[in-house]
Amino acid sequence: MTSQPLRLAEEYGPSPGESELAVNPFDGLPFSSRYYELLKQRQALPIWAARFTFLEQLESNPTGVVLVSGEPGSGKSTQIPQWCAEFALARGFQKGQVTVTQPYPLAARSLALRVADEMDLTLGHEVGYSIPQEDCTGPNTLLRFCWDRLLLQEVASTRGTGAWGVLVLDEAQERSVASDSLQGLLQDARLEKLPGDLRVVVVTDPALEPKLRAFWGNPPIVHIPREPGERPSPIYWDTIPPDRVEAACQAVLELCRKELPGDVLVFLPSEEEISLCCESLSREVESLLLQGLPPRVLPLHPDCGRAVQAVYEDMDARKVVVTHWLADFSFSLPSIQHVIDSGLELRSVYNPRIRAEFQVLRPISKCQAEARRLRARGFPPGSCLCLYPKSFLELEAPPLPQPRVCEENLSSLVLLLKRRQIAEPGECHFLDQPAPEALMQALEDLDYLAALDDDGDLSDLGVILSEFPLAPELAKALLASCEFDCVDEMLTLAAMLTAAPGFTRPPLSAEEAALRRALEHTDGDHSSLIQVYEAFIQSGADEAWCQARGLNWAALCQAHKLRGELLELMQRIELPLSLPAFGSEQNRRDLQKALVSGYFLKVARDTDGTGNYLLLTHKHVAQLSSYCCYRSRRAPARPPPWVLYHNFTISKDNCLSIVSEIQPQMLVELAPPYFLSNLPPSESRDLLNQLREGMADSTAGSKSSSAQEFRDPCVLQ
Ligand SMILES: Nc1ncnc2c1ncn2[C@@H]1O[C@H](COP(=O)(O)OP(=O)(O)OP(=O)(O)O)[C@@H](O)[C@H]1O
Repeated sequence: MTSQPLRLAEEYGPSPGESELAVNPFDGLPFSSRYYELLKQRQALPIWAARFTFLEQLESNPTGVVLVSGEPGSGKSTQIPQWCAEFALARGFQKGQVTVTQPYPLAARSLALRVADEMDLTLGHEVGYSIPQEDCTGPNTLLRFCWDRLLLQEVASTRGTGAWGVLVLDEAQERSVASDSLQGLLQDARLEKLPGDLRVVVVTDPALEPKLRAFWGNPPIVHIPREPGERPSPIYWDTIPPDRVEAACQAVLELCRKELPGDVLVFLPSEEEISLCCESLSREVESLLLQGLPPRVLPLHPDCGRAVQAVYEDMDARKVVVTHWLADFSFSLPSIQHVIDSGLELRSVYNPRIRAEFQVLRPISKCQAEARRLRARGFPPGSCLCLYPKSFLELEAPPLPQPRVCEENLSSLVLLLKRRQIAEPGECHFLDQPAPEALMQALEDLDYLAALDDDGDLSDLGVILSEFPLAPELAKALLASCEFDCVDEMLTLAAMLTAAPGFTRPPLSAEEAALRRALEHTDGDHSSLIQVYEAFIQSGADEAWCQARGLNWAALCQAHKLRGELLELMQRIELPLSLPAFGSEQNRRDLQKALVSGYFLKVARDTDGTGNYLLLTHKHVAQLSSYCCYRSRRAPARPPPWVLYHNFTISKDNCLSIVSEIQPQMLVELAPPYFLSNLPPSESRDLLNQLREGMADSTAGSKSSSAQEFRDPCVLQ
């Protein structure tokens, strides 16, 4: 492809109606009538007026960074990527392709679908997307939508996809860890001049514009004009309703009864409440006496997978879309006229001091509230009903969404930063600096996992860990499985823990519960996960089989794909594999050892036989989650004395989820000795130290076979 002067895609030939057919410059084929139909819609978007300004800035700006600021729905996510593709085309794609990041995988796929349609190109060919376990790109992909975390992983590891001509960081106001980190990395590199001729476009809601402007040193800003037409003023409730799902349902039913035109968007805090609301509404709308069809109720959250596209389909019936923070910025539905907002969000916030996730129900930011209000569009103006008093957000809400880098476990990020040889992640340029405590905890955990060397740089093991798209402790357990000959089982477990840990949701019926119980394994939740996966594969990945057991079919399919990817990665870096042996006594012990090698930081002990587990790393007491196999089992009644867990969550109660029994001897043998001696003083620590002394004595004395088994040296430590 040769370099061409900058022109609009539709300028590559005569307009419709002329005898010669206009040709799409990206694939050389004549434009279809659908292209022109969508072009009209695109030209009506507020962003269209800013097109030349944007292209001029991209072309001529010497710093290579352009900021685009505009309201939700103005057309940023669909149009900017296409214009960047036109810019890259004009340069003959000699500097590389266009990559667009999105903070949510679902949004990346949805946008790729739409943009391929608008550009009259084939999805997976010229336009593609990369999201976990789905790489819909090809050798000719020129424009790729990518989940930002995946791109960060690619940047840091050896799996980079070659040069970028233009990198678009979309939805910067969402403040995802990956988007903030990519900006930090680019900013740092920019200080020493970026290699090549990369253009960076940062796209944001106007609320974050001042901060980004300061961060990037006053780059050129393209402002998108406001959409003409009135937006409804919010109507506030006097008090917060005791049951917001019920309140939201009643508000929707009221709109339907009044037969007011337009689709409805409902914001609730959590997926659980979205499901409850959808169930209740679907029942109730059937009994409404309406002139037309009853409304279609559609959920919109990350678990909806491909079904999410239904929210964009044209329907004869009114659409009621029930969602949460996912649609604050990422899904622009043109037909929405009415918004009902609970003003709340449920978020997971990680506390590094106690290494636990908290489920926090909190007010949304003022910026999100405004974005939600602006979703109500169209004529006649619709409505925006806030299920909270006006003072609620004024007093309690922060102006902007919380940066996720201040709320997530940073171990994976620090591993990646170390891989990029940013020796001191604390010095990395972030939009908001993460808490020193969070960085310290991440460094400490990586050190215990032997991912760092004595100088604090990545060890050889750390380099291998950073190649895996897994949490560091899980990657470590997978590597340890090479040594303990249980790679096949650990691969399954790593895939299930990453893609489908949700098999533990409560069953809906007695029959479902019985079928599910048959999949439980006596060795604990980890072995149950392997058993579920194997039974799923034996069923031929059958959706009905999953439905009958209340298992998430899409998540299991994801786990299957991830397992394949992990296996490929292990083969590529020539790690030793082992044959399946699930079910044998030896395999059971090997699997436990591999798990303890990665998860020794997540061990708890039942101190009094009542199921009150004291966590080893700090003095928190936790219970087994109600979905844990040891809770649902009738006998033996006593919970296991020592357990290893996958997650510790503080919500209504302190609960450990995905739990399996371990032997404390394994902990003494496989955890780094300095980790055990650093544990806070407790009876558990004393017990472990006694064990350690006993094992040392037995080494000096007779070499019993059982003691020997625990003394197999772990070369990975
Ligand atoms: N996946 C999709 N399928 C169909 N139409 C879409 C899709 N995504 C966007 N659109 C259309 O494109 C229009 C512009 O949406 P776009 O996402 O570009 O706006 P935006 O300014 O990026 O808003 P936001 O910040 O909310 O994403 C929408 O109003 C809708 O008509």
